[in-house]
Amino acid sequence: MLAIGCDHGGYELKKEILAWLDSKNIEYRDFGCHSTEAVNYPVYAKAVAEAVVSGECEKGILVCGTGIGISIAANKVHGIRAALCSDCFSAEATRLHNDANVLALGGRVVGAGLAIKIVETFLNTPFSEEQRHKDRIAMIED
Ligand SMILES: O=C[C@H](O)[C@H](O)[C@H](O)COP(=O)(O)O
Repeated sequence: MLAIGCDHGGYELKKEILAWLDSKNIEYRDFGCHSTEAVNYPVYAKAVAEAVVSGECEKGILVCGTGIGISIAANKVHGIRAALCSDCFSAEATRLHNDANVLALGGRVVGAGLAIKIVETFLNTPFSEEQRHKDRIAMIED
């Protein structure tokens, strides 16, 4: 189960991602928002981050205008490793190296075609399990 959330700046891109998730029969819980009416991204970052750290959801996807604010907010929740990605190389690397559990995207930055490739890469890339990366993640947690 994926957790997904956005603010008004990410709403249109989130809709495209939800349609793609539906087409792939990937289960998700949508934590809002549900329109382009202006809202505050920390609310949605917190909801998605808490769903991930509680174990209710395995991973999260967050979208705001740039992906920056919503990733900053999500990373305040202990246990969250949110990665803002605008390319597939970073999406793959952050799974392999950082075991990122939340992907952040900028709805005003990347188009839907690229964003969906980034989501696909993020979801399909396992953590490398290499000890040096485990050690560094443990340092983050400390
Ligand atoms: O980092 C923050 C996000 O990009 C927000 O989506 C953005 O700040 C919203 O801007 P505005 O309120 O001008 O639509």
